[in-house]
Amino acid sequence: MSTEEQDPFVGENGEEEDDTLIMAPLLVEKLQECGIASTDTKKLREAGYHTVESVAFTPKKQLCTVKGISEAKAEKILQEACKMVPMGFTTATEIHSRRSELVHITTGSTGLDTILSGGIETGAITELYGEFRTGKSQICHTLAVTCQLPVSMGGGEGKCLYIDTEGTFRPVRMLAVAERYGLNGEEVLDNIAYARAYNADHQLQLLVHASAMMAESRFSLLIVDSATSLYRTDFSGRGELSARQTHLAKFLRTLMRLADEFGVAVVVTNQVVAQVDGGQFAGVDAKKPIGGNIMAHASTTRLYLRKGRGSSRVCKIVDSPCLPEAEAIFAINPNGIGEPEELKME
Ligand SMILES: Nc1ncnc2c1ncn2[C@@H]1O[C@H](COP(=O)(O)OP(=O)(O)OP(=O)(O)O)[C@@H](O)[C@H]1O
Repeated sequence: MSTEEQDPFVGENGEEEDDTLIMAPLLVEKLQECGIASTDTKKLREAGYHTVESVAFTPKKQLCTVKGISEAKAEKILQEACKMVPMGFTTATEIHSRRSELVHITTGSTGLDTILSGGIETGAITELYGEFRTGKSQICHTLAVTCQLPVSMGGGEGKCLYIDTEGTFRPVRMLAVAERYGLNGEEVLDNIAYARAYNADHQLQLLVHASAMMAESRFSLLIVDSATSLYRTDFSGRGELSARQTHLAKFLRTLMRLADEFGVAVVVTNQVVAQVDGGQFAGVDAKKPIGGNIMAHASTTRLYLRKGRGSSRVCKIVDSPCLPEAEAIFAINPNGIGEPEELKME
């Protein structure tokens, strides 16, 4: 987008129209007001630290690895960043009030939104896992459009960043969803920033670009479809398991930081593998998501998808900090995720 163009998610004065929605992050240059040299904020930006929050959330020893930033400088920078970003204790009342302002992004399905307390949560990571053709990518395609809707319509009033690792991104599916919601298809596609990731290092590197883009413009959703597939190809065998998990942990930690820093909803998809140990008993699902404990701990909410009849699919909340285990039926319709035929007729 050219700089002269009006950002549709920012008011005419550059102010966010609804300040209760997402607190704007502080650009790293703000540190200059507290005596940090512009040459140093430039170095931080070049190293991928685009906001004061990203600096404040980084351990000192990592800041020292930025070229030209000595230990003493890192200490001073951290001191100033931590003064600007609230990092100490606060009351549960304050957290409760902040959480009640959190926006949820509609999935397009009433049933799914109901069990998710309104939709996909912003400021958190939601993992969608399941076998092939269970609707993981289709949910992502719908969300990439609905995240742009006004809050009153179940949207997040922000753009979408889409990282595709499998080459399954299809803008034509988004045009169909845009039409359903009465949105201008061309504008909707312009508000989706797309990148294809080619290997696990590249996938991690793309998050640096993502944070730069999020610091400049309002995004409400970041999708990684899928988060784990490149790890399966780039790291093979037991010998590389530890290196794979360390890399994956770093990737997921960076995602969490972006969710915290920019208040965006992060949605990652994940495949399942057959469980060789103990999953064969009657009534026990013999499939488990890839990524082990690292993935399980990083995801705020885990949703398991499985096939139903015809175009219908079942979504189960497997793990959530505040939602009960529950199931909902949805459908993959030509205009995106929605209600199954049988429910539509009731
Ligand atoms: N235009 C469309 N209208 C209706 N259903 C569609 C349409 N396009 C794709 N589908 C359905 O979506 C399903 C595929 O879903 P999706 O691509 O989300 O799978 P996935 O869970 O991401 O699988 P994988 O792990 O293979 O990527 C298929 O059953 C397909 O029939």
